[in-house]
Amino acid sequence: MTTVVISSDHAGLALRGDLVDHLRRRGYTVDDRGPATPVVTDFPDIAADVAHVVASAGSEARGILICGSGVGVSIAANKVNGIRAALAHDTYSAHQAVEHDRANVLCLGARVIGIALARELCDTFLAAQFMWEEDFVRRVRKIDALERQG
Ligand SMILES: O=C(CO)[C@H](O)[C@H](O)[C@H](O)COP(=O)(O)O
Repeated sequence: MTTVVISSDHAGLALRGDLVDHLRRRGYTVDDRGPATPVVTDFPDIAADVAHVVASAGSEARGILICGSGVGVSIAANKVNGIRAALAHDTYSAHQAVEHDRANVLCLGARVIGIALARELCDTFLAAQFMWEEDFVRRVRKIDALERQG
């Protein structure tokens, strides 16, 4: 089963705790990268940490990043080569991001959505698989090319 690498800044601490428990109950191996206490945490730091772990794990891992809005962590995580981070607050986007765009990190805003929706978004994102269709493969390759161009 997929390993889930998760972290949050201070704004996402409580939601992260709930999601870690939820995903473990679902049978996922969860690598909870902290922080353990509500210390003020800069979102680029936690985004970089999760992004590097996911990028080096290849297709074996998926990441979940939580900040207040979800925007900051998505901007930061997408700076790391091999990361396709998707900010998704609706279930269609949570699975389509994986199926079409091969997203490997889900970004959530703890100050935007509630626990029940966040759980559902995680379940949906983690259950989704990339669809190896010609159009989708070509587009992901174009994203890879943009990454190489810098
Ligand atoms: O939402 C965020 C970035 O998009 C982060 O959670 C930031 O921490 C937030 O913008 C700042 O919130 P703070 O609690 O006032 O530091």
